[in-house]
Amino acid sequence: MAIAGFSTAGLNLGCSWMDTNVAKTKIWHGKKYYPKAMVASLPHTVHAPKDKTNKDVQIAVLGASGYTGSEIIRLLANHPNFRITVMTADRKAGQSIGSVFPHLITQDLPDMVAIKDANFGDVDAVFCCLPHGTTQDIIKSLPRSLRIVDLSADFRLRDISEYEEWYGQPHRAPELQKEAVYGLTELAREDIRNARLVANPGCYPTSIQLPLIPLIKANLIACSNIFIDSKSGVSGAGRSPKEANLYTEVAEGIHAYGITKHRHVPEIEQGLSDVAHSKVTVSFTPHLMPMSRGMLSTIYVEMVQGVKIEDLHDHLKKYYESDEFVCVLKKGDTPHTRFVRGSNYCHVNVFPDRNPGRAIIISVIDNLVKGASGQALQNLNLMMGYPEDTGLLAQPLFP
Ligand SMILES: NC(=O)C1=CN([C@@H]2O[C@H](COP(=O)(O)OP(=O)(O)OC[C@H]3O[C@@H](n4cnc5c(N)ncnc54)[C@H](OP(=O)(O)O)[C@@H]3O)[C@@H](O)[C@H]2O)C=CC1
Ligand SMILES: CC(=O)N[C@@H](CCC(=O)OP(=O)(O)O)C(=O)O
Repeated sequence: MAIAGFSTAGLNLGCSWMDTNVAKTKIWHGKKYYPKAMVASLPHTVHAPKDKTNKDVQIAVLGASGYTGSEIIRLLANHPNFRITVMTADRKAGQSIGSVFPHLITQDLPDMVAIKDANFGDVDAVFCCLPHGTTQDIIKSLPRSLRIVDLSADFRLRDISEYEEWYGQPHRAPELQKEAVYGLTELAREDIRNARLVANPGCYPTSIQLPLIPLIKANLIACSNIFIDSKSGVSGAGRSPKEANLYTEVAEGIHAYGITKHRHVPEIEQGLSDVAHSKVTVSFTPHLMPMSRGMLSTIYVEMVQGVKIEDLHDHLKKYYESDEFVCVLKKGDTPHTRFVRGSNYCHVNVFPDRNPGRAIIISVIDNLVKGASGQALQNLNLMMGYPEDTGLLAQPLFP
């Protein structure tokens, strides 16, 4: 096979992908080719199907008429094992997916129904893409036989009183909170595999914890004076109309919001404190950007005495060496949101600050994919015993 205008000269691919026999004998996973016979024993991203090799898993998408619901539908169009059989909406119940999302018009799917009218009889697993606050009661009412990935914030905080403080309402399903597993995939695979209910992380916490957790675990950065400045595309706020998200309110400008009180603060602090084994606090300010999707976090940290910037880079590179979706860029290269757009990839790099002993970490994701529906699919793949990257290897959309 030859591609016009494309040359492999100078590329070290480890093996020749131009050889059509390669696909029959080798498998591309975790950034490398492996002999197919090795698949069952490979680390991290590769896990041989356990019990459902040829059987379709029937999926319900709750909140299919929202942005994250539509991303689940888009991603599952390329999934060989998961089949959507139930889709719900609220105001848009009764409508077809093509009428609500014309980009999905070719999908042969049932019309959306109200949750009270959904039949979960043949469903194996649920993506719950509903606003936080409404989610707890709905999940509580679902059959216990279902595997659930909840994209809302309702089951992310282990401490119920913290939920009540930051979300301004009582938690109505504390018994379910106890069984929920926090689904930052790369850092909790074993727990996720065995979970019935996974709390999918928020988009900001995903972009922030992926670089920080390995560095704190390895005692390379200090757990104090962590300053985080994040930027999000407007789709992060969902599709329901709000004045603050009108074109006229967000175009041609940027602004900070949730200053000192954004509800992702306790989620970030929970994850960092767990690995530090002591309370970590952060200064976090999110900003709204005039773009539809994408998220960038710039994180200012202090290195532990004697640690050099190369140590941070080398450690992250090694830590994520077999993880398909976290790419630690070459030294000096800047992560751009446009290079992960539409994909499940997170690009990360570290830079020396001009102030000695400090470092600047930059990470980018697509808030709707690695920050929501992509990570949710990564998690459900693990829960159902499929390779983690099934349906997720589409490359970023560029330009
Ligand atoms: N957008 C993002 O980047 C991210 C979002 N999340 C979280 O994922 C969840 C979904 O977000 P997103 O898709 O952006 O939100 P949207 O506002 O785009 O969609 C919300 C969905 O929930 C339905 N819905 C709203 N209220 C109710 C209700 N009372 N009962 C039943 N269904 C209801 C809506 O139906 P209808 O359209 O018919 O009204 C719609 O299908 C949220 O909890 C969000 O915080 C997490 C990470 C990132
Ligand atoms: C731009 C924007 O408004 N973003 C949302 C975060 C999206 C997200 O991850 O929210 P959940 O915690 O609900 O899952 C916000 O700041 O509230």
